[in-house]
Amino acid sequence: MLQIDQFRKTYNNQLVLQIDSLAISGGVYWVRGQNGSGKSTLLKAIAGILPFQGDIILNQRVHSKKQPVAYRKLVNFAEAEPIFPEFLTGIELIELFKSAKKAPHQQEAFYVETMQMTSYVNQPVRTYSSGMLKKLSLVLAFLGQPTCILLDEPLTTLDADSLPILYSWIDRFCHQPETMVLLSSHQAFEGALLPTVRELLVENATIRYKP
Ligand SMILES: Nc1ncnc2c1ncn2[C@@H]1O[C@H](COP(=O)(O)OP(=O)(O)OP(=O)(O)O)[C@@H](O)[C@H]1O
Repeated sequence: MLQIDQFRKTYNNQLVLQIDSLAISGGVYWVRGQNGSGKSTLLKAIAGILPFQGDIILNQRVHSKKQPVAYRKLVNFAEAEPIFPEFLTGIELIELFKSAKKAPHQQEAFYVETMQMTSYVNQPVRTYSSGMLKKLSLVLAFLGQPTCILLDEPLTTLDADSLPILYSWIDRFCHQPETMVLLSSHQAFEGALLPTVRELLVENATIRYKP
């Protein structure tokens, strides 16, 4: 479960997002909203990489501010437009994330193989196209043992053949108890692939959610 309490985020004294109280259980959530509504702000705050007022609690006991290290182990975030150190290879980045996230041995093999990245994962990321970078960022988001995976615009630059693969990862991840994936996207998710997706609407500087 993810719980947000008395949340406020301002930029230059301008209120962007206010959430008095929101609790969501495991599952897949589509974070919807117009450009500039605050979707990335919400995901980055939940990811623990953006300061905010209020509290965010995972699994009813791990607080983002009081237990930042334990909290960050439970949350993985993939940026909308990922940027990585260009001199590192994909596999070096994967090893770095695995070590930081205490990932199980060989956990990445399933993701690299299913996303068909084997042929280039040993190349420096400076040689990657934007779609290849996106796939790498998605692999990184599934490493470790998170409770909550946050994907900011995961469909951008991803080719059509890769979408069902990503959906299958999400489905597989959400079959574990109490795990959740929050995805922001301008386009709708295909119902047959993600039949249980629920909507979090970011509008008028707050979130609307109807369970
Ligand atoms: N670092 C920042 N400094 C000042 N204002 C910011 C900053 N980041 C975001 N904003 C503002 O906060 C608001 C929400 O931005 P955010 O990026 O969260 O929206 P979004 O819904 O993700 O937008 P998009 O769909 O265009 O990606 C916008 O008005 C934006 O201009």
